[in-house]
Amino acid sequence: MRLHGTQLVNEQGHLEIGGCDTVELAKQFGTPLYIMDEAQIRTICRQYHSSFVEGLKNTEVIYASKAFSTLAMCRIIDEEGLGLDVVSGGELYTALQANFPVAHIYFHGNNKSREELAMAIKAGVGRIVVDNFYEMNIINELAQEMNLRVEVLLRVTPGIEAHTHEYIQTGQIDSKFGFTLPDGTADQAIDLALSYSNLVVKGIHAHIGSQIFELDSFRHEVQIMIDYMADTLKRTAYHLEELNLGGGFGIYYVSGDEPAQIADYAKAVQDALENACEKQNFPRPKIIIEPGRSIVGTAGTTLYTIGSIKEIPGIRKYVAVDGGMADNPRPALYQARYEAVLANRAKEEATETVSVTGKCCESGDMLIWDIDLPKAESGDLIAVSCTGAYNYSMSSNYNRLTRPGVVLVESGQADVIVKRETHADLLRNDVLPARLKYLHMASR
Ligand SMILES: Cc1ncc(COP(=O)(O)O)c(C=O)c1O
Ligand SMILES: N[C@@H](CCCC[NH3+])C(=O)O
Repeated sequence: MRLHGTQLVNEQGHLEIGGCDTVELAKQFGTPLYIMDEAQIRTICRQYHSSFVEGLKNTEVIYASKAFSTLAMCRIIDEEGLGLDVVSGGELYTALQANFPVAHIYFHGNNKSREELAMAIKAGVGRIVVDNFYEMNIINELAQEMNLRVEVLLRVTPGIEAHTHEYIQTGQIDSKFGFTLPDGTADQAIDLALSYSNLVVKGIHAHIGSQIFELDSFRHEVQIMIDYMADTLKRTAYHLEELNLGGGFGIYYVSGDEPAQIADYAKAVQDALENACEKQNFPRPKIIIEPGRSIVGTAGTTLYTIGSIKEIPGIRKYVAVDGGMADNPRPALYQARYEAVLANRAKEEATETVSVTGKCCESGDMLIWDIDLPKAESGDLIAVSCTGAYNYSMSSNYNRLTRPGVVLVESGQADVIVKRETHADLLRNDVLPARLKYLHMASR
């Protein structure tokens, strides 16, 4: 397994993260456990800040909190001087409860409810990214009722097929998101938004997909978007000042993944921007980018305990852990791949090929197919790396599994930032109607 951030193998042969021995973390907090490496999150935030915010000027980096949203994470992002992208009332509520500066919150989503929009407008979020005509009307109505002018970006679908898994492509024409650009729908959206006196159209947004390695996809996006901004100026005489390019920058998960450097990503955006603006004689807009995965992905490790082991001679050895698709649905959803190490025997050589499975009642509940490990025993700890993004945030209670806790590790200190769920938590919202209470008990 490649080590990331502050991960190292200590003298006892244990995996250590943020100066904390994972064997001790397992004893103290139990497994499964999400471990977040604070220094690694801050390092990446600072790379984004120096490459984009300081490097490019008039540029804002907003963290896409769908990747991992908790109060502590919102505080770290604020401390690092980045903005925040939220996509639901829940993510917005988390940000507000964390006292995140509201002017730096962007509100996204393809089906925001009236209640969510009202909450965002009342809170005074920096921008609402309008996805469709339905919500554009609602925003205008709410803004009229509140006697406000709301600053918005319009999300467009530029018609770019980014090189990534088809389930996480979002820029192609056949997408549920945004106003289609090539067929003229985006023009209609701009015209309508400009006719609404309670909306202020600041610019446009696109997000072409996630886990993208090829910088050309972003260059292409910049060129299409600037062409469109210039065309809009000619067509309507209205100047769109802001261009939000979305997120999507890919990270390392397994050998063969070769993400670019963040500095090269910034340079690609800048070069493409200069070319496109010069060609169109269009002034450089404010640039916003929205990385999610690349900020938290490599900072997360999930620690599990191995339980049952099943060998089918000549076919496969299944090593089962105390979590699975409920805490990490990505392998089942996207055939996502991960690396892992035996956290309590991390110095030992691999001697066999096994498949790591979860404890859910699904054959598809696989975390890793065919990984080389030292001969694993029940009770060993296994650490799966690069689980910081879209793991905790996509976890479920399937099979009534309790969600793992999350600890934030830094310089030898481990702080719980999300408590492990208990069985009582599972019943927190269950209600037993009176007519079902203890019925038939006597007769059984
Ligand atoms: C609108 C928008 N912005 C930003 C992101 C963050 O993407 P990523 O985590 O790939 O950087 C997403 C999710 O893919 C998104 O849908
Ligand atoms: N959730 C996805 C990425 C989609 C992000 C949201 N647009 C993943 O785990 O890879």
